[in-house]
Amino acid sequence: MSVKEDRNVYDVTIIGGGPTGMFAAFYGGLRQMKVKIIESLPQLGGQLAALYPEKYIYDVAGFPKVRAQELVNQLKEQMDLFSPTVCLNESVDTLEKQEDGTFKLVTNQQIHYSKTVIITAGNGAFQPRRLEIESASRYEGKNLHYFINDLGQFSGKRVLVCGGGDSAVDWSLMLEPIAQSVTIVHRRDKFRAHEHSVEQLKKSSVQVKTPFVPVELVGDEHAIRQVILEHVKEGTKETIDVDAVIVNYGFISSLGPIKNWGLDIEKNAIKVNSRMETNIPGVYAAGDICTYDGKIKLIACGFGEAPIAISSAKTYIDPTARMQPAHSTSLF
Ligand SMILES: Cc1cc2nc3c(=O)[nH]c(=O)nc-3n(C[C@H](O)[C@H](O)[C@H](O)COP(=O)(O)OP(=O)(O)OC[C@H]3O[C@@H](n4cnc5c(N)ncnc54)[C@H](O)[C@@H]3O)c2cc1C
Repeated sequence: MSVKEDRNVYDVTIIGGGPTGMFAAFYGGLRQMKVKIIESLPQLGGQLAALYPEKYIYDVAGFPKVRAQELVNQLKEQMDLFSPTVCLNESVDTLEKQEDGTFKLVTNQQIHYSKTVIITAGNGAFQPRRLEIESASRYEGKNLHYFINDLGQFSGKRVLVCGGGDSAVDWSLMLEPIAQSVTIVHRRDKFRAHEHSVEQLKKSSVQVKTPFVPVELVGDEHAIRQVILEHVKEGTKETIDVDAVIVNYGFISSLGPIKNWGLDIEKNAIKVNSRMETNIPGVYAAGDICTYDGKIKLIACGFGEAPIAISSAKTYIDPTARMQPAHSTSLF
């Protein structure tokens, strides 16, 4: 089987589409670089979109408060000004410097080439915790969802949401006015979500099934039609008719393959200097994944490190380029 390959050599390839990677992609465009961004999830936004899309953030400069997903949307709009190439659902497995000095990146989908690389991989590639029912994988991409990009697809449907954390409760509440019916199933009586959200859930028309777990999916080759739930203590079973199942069991992240790329790593983070350079010339790191004396893990810090990493990459490719960029006010 031939491996898919993008033979175009990009100026910079950014590994990780969280806030730091997205802002780096914008900044690369601003510095007239040909930019590619690779993200292992089917969506951009990193921890903000995956872990707390509905929460307000209060410490992003210029925003007294902003919902996490809204900040991601703004970053996307800003980044799209320069139309970077975006590769979703791709996890970078290997990074290797070739004899001509360019980098070869191999993902689970294809091979990419780049003059420089910026790693903005946060805590490593995210994977949703999956439903531990044998037939579940058959319905991924059909009517079993681990991510929601478009609420409208659930309009008029009978939706089962699995999970007891913030995401499960938030999605249930958001789906309530759109779906025909929403049922939330959680293995404990008590939800882990914010008290305020749980209060709203109690007042809503969402049907709550606790302490239950889904134990069997009944369906055909197209879709899950019914889910069998089991009472955790009593072992009794109930069957729910469904049009869609959403699973919010959280995410697992791991540095995984990044550890094998020959980078200096300290306490699960990549060591960089004040130019965001790693020990491999041409490879930079920024955001939660990087560490240096005094490093703190905040969105604001990633936003500061991204332009430094981009400017370092720019001067690596073209030593006559200036580290200090022109001000954006003078560029448009
Ligand atoms: C519940 C919660 C609340 C928070 N609240 C705040 C707050 O109020 N203020 C604040 O400043 N910070 C907050 N944070 C921290 C903040 O979310 C992080 O500092 C920020 O997300 C870091 O951004 P990043 O882009 O560096 O990494 P991430 O957001 O972690 O994004 C990294 C991305 O890289 C991808 N990736 C990793 N490895 C690979 C690979 N090999 N190939 C392809 N893609 C890969 C991952 O899938 C991920 O999407 C909060 C965090 C949590 C969990």
